[in-house]
Amino acid sequence: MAPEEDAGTELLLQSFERRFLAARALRSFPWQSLEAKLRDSSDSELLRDILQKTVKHPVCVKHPPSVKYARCFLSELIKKPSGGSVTLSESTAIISHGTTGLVTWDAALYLAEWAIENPAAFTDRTVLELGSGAGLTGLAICKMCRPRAYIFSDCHSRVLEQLRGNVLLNGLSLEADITANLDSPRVTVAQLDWNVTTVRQLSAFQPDVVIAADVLYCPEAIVSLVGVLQRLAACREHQRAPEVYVAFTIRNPETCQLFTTELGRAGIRWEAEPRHDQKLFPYEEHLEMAILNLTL
Ligand SMILES: C[S@@+](CC[C@H](N)C(=O)[O-])C[C@H]1O[C@@H](n2cnc3c(N)ncnc32)[C@H](O)[C@@H]1O
Repeated sequence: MAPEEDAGTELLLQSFERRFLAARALRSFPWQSLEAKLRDSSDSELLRDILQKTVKHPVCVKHPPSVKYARCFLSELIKKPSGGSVTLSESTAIISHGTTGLVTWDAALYLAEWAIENPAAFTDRTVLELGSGAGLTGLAICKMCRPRAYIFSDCHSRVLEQLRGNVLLNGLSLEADITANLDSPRVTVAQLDWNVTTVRQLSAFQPDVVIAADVLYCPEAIVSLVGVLQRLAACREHQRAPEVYVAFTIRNPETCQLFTTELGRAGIRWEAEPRHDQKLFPYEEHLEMAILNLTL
């Protein structure tokens, strides 16, 4: 280990030790730094060292904290080595309960891969996702790109219910949770219907970045989506217009054409992001995907 890495690990261990022995709130622990260290190195000793500095510390063995505190700490620690994975509850049917949002679509995987390759687009920023569905893209961004806040949104009540479950399943807390880990992004699940949401509602989210995956599946959806993008553009009176990334599977040229025509009609410029080849997730080889970067 390089000397500066050594010093970083020592500080991290010290931080865990002090907070644990002082029985500080679990959200004040440097969980995100721990996750980053576990991601960057294959150092499996780190978790063992943390145990030695906390629950197995001689002071703690002699004067243990409450069982509840120790148990909550250990369950938080156990979640950490899985920082590089996303766990989802999904439907098995492509369409169920009248929505396509209960399963993960390929563009969501493609956009998640792009985000993991381009974390700077999201780091320390507020991200609003439109039509989040099962939530894979957002969960990958929350875990890998360190956004300041992440707003999952959708219009369908079943989808929103499943989304909330998937957020919790991945060890993230929802906004109202006062025990939330301060190192994690502020996560919200919002009901947002493109057909009825107003400029005022959209402004309240104060998004720096807006993303959407696989939301161009029919002409009505395209028109609604462009409508909401126009309202997002109107938010810029009081703040900078957000950056927008829309990912989709090119199923037929007419749909893409309709999208770019509607963008042109709304005065929204766009350019295609270069294709990425790094495949982290399994999806059909023959599918053609695209991500458009829109300027509102
Ligand atoms: C094909 S799914 C894509 C879900 C997810 N982004 C993915 O790629 O896996 C389309 C999503 O858009 C949502 N949606 C469709 N029309 C909407 C509208 N008018 N307002 C908000 N969400 C909408 C659906 O509920 C659904 O979750």
